[in-house]
Amino acid sequence: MLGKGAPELPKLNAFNRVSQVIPVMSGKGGVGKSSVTAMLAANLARRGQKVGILDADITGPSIPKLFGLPAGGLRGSEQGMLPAVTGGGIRVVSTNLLLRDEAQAVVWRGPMISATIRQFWTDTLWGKLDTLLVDLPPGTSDAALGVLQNLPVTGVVLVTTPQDLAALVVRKAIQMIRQLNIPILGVVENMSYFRCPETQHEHAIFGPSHADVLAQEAGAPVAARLPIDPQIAALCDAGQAESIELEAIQPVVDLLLQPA
Ligand SMILES: Nc1ncnc2c1ncn2[C@@H]1O[C@H](COP(=O)(O)OP(=O)(O)OP(=O)(O)O)[C@@H](O)[C@H]1O
Repeated sequence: MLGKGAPELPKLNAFNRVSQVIPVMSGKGGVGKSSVTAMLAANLARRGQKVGILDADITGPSIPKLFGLPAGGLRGSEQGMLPAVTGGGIRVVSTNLLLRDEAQAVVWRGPMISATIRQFWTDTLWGKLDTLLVDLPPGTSDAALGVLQNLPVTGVVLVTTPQDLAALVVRKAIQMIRQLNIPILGVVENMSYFRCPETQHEHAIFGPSHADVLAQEAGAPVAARLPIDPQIAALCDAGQAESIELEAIQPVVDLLLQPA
C-alpha cells in the first residue's frame, strides 16, 4: 500500500515563506470542498492573514470560477510563476488560469497531474503566506497522495455531507491520511441541514449526520456543520465567493488561526 518513511520533499522556491499548508479533502466529489476552501480562504484573509490557494484539482479545477478569476491569469517572471490575485488579496494557482479558455479540457494521465501539482508548489512565487490551502480533487487518487506526500502538510481539513455514500468514501480518505501519519485538524459537515427562513426549523435534507462517527474515526473534532444555503450556491456561481458571510464556518477559521 503506501510507502513508509519520509520521502524528501521538493524544495520550495527560495523567495517563498509558507507557514502552514492545509489540504482540504473529501474523498467524495461534489460535497462542497472547493466552496469550503474558498470560504475559508476569504475568512482568513478578512482576519488579516496572507492566504494562497493551490488548486490541486488539475482536471476539474473550480477555484478560479468561485473568485471570478479569468482564464489565462497566470504570469511568469524570472523567479517563477506569479499567482493570480483575488479582490481580497488571495493568491491563486490553478490549471484553469493557465488555459486560454476555461472550458478547455485537461486530459492528462496521473504522472503529468502529479508533476503539475509539484510545480505549482515549487515554481510559484507564493511570497510570504500564513496559510496555503490546497483544494484536492475528490478521491484517494495519485493527485491527493502526491500532495500529502510531497508538500509539508500541517494538517488536513476533511469535508463530508450527511449522505451514507459520502461517509463511506470519506472513511477511505481518513484511512489514507492516517497511514501517512498526517494530522486531521477537523471534520466539516457541509449541507448538513436547511433552515427554513419562515419557521427557523432545521430540516435534514440529506438524512442524519455521520459527522460524529467520522470525527471519532479521524481522531479530530467536528469543526463545523454548515447549512444548505442557496445564497452560497448563487454567490459561488457568480464568482463572488469572497462575499459569502457564513457564521457557521468561523470555528474552522479559528482552528486554522491557532498556532500549530
Ligand atoms: N452549503 C452549501 N449550500 C448550498 N450550495 C452549496 C453549499 N456548498 C456547496 N454548494 C454548491 O454545491 C456545488 C458543489 O460544490 P463544490 O464545487 O464546492 O464541490 P466539490 O466537492 O469541490 O466538487 P468536486 O468534487 O467537483 O471538486 C456548487 O454548485 C456549490 O455552489
